[in-house]
Amino acid sequence: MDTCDQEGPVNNERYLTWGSVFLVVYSIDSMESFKCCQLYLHMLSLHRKSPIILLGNKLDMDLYRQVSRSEAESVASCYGCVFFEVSACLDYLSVQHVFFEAIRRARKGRGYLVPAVCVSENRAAPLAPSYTTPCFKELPAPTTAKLVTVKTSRAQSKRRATTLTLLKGFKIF
Ligand SMILES: Nc1nc2c(ncn2[C@@H]2O[C@H](COP(=O)(O)OP(=O)(O)OP(=O)(O)O)[C@@H](O)[C@H]2O)c(=O)[nH]1
Repeated sequence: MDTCDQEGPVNNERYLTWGSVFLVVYSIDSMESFKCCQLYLHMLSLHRKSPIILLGNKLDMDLYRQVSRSEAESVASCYGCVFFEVSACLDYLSVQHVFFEAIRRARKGRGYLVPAVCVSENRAAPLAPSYTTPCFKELPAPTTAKLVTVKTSRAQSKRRATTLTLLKGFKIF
């Protein structure tokens, strides 16, 4: 569901029936978006017992902050949800942490074991169920991504032609 809906939280049944965890996101530089979030929090609290995460985005815009951390914390505690602030554009790891936390809470909230899915380069494979840590293979942050050197060579020519070796660097994210 989109907290930017002009009409607020309407016609959300389709989300409420299948959502296992809800991330309610506002911009810390927009009181309007925060107020709108509270409508969603209220609606979620009435309809579902699924975990809710209140998320203040655009932490990099702290200079233009309109929603204080303490105000958001107090709203979060009213609705019994966890609260984080992140910058989606500057801090990849904090966003990743929020998603991992969402998965952890969704899996705990179900009250029964859900097989974890391992995302790897090869293929998804079921793992032993675990309550605590989601078994997602963590993607490297762009800054720590491996630099893979791919060697393109025409050196195999049987004609013993002049060897041409091209070296290309690729960043794998
Ligand atoms: N400064 C800053 N800008 C951000 C950040 N995250 C998103 N934006 C910007 O905010 C604007 C809205 O981002 P969207 O991803 O479209 O957010 P949305 O909630 O889907 O917005 P709608 O499409 O209007 O529903 C874009 O211009 C983004 O570049 C952030 O962490 N910091």
